[in-house]
Amino acid sequence: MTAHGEGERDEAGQPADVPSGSGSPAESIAVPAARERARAIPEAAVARLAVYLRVLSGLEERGTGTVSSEELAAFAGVNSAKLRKDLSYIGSYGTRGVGYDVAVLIGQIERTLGLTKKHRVAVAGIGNLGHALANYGGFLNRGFPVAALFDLDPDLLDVPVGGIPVSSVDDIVEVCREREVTIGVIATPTEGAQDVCDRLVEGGVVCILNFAPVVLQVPEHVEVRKVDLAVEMQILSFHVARRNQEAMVVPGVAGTDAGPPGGGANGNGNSDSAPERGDVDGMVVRP
Ligand SMILES: NC(=O)c1ccc[n+]([C@@H]2O[C@H](COP(=O)([O-])OP(=O)(O)OC[C@H]3O[C@@H](n4cnc5c(N)ncnc54)[C@H](O)[C@@H]3O)[C@@H](O)[C@H]2O)c1
Repeated sequence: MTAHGEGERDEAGQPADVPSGSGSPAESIAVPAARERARAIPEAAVARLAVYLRVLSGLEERGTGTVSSEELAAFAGVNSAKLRKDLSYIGSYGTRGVGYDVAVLIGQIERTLGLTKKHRVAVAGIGNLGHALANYGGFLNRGFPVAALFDLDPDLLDVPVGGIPVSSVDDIVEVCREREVTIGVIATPTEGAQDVCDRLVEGGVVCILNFAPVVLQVPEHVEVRKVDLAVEMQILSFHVARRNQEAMVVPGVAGTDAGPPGGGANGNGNSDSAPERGDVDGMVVRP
């Protein structure tokens, strides 16, 4: 049997965030309420939780009941210490010698990520990017059905893309309210993005995923995430440059994560953004 929840032990018999030698978790730490815990989860860990969820869903489909932290870590491409730390944020410590109950862990991650209810998605701007997003079937499987598409090009109106007819931007408010859309994806040019955003919000949208290269103004209750693939490439470029610098600083041990001075893997105390060495077949695994 697999036990989960607050105060349970990891596979090494210790709560993941209590150093060995401490007393029982119940005695030594006050476990914060679930909401407090959710607030304390670092952004990078949230992204990894989504990856664990995808892996776990695949395992569940194949009828797997339990999974060890090493297996789950290898499937997700992270190291197992980081995985145990991430899961400790949601109060899941697994059971020694058994691992994690797949169904229970899926439920815990879904609750943490707010996925217990489906979020209907609207895409505005059905050009190159909008077409690709609207045609991608994978959002539905992950609980994000695309429910509405908007554009201002008269040639696109009523044309089905991915099975959904394109509506006019003039109808954003009405259609979003009617179809209970909560996530809006903006794939319009810069001009028009703020106007589309305002209409989506008026239509009840509370999350915006913005691809347009513009900073959007939104009310307090609306969450915005900006997607910029060029920034991601710049970050990759930074990591390669840092690697090369480290190889020069420590001659003869190229590839060793000697780390910059100041302690910690990246010298800023933020192990979440630090590259890590994993133990999967001698390969480096990164979140
Ligand atoms: N962040 C990224 O990594 C990334 C990558 C690719 C594209 N983009 C951005 O995504 C956006 C779309 O790129 P694309 O290549 O698909 O462009 P595109 O020109 O192919 O498509 C834009 C679509 O938006 C429609 N449109 C224009 N104004 C509108 C409005 N006010 N309301 C609704 N629809 C409107 C156009 O009719 C067109 O169908 C651009 O802003 C681009 O810079 C971002």
